[in-house]
Amino acid sequence: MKALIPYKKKNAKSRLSPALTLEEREEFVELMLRDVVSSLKEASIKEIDVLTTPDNGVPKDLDVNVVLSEHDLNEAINEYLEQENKPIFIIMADLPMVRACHVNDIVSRTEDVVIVPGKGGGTNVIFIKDPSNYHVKYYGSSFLNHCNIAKARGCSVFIYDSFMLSTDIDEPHDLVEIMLHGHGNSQKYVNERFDMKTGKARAKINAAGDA
Ligand SMILES: Nc1nc2c(ncn2[C@@H]2O[C@H](COP(=O)(O)OP(=O)(O)OP(=O)(O)O)[C@@H](O)[C@H]2O)c(=O)[nH]1
Ligand SMILES: C[C@H](OP(=O)(O)O)C(=O)O
Repeated sequence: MKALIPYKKKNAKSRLSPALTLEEREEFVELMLRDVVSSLKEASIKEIDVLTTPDNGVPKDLDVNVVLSEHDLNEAINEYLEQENKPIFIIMADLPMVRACHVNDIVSRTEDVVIVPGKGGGTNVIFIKDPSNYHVKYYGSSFLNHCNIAKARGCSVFIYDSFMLSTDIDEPHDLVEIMLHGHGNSQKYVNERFDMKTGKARAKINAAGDA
């Protein structure tokens, strides 16, 4: 089994721009990537491929295989799947709350495909036993796309229900979840930059120094 992490650093996470500058976002995605890689390693995933674009540096000390592709996300992943014959655990780089126990639970499932939905219709993790019999279609309601592709290919599916893994870090309000439930590099980074505003309503981030 292998893990595949699609990763884009350049102008990453544009939807976080109300909270973080371009430079901060590019620094932050690298820290989230580090947290994802460290949980995969703790789960004893031996082979980790980071699929990225040629101008997107993956830090050398991460000790992962770097796979380069100029293609967009779907094309790059599908090209990768076509030449792979081992089960593939595809996890997005913006899931810093993932823990080794989640990885172990998912890879021990017996179904052909395990899908972890992301909030708003996305797909945060997809574990594919036979990559030659599957292709991905991210963006839009990719969760529904991935269920339909599995059905069309005759694959059995398990939907893995997890708050931590369904929370991908897309928008400023997601950052508070890292403060509440995260760990590692990404939590340290968020805690250093934001305060948490609590009251009767949901907890929110407050830029440090804001009223
Ligand atoms: N290799 C590769 N990975 C990508 C690409 N676009 C996004 N990703 C990765 O795919 C995952 C999900 O992407 P998004 O949540 O849309 O991230 P993003 O494009 O940086 O964020 P926004 O600009 O806010 O849409 C993250 O792990 C990204 O790093 C791409 O063009 N190539
Ligand atoms: C790649 C995309 O991510 P989102 O835009 O939902 O974060 C998806 O999960 O289909």
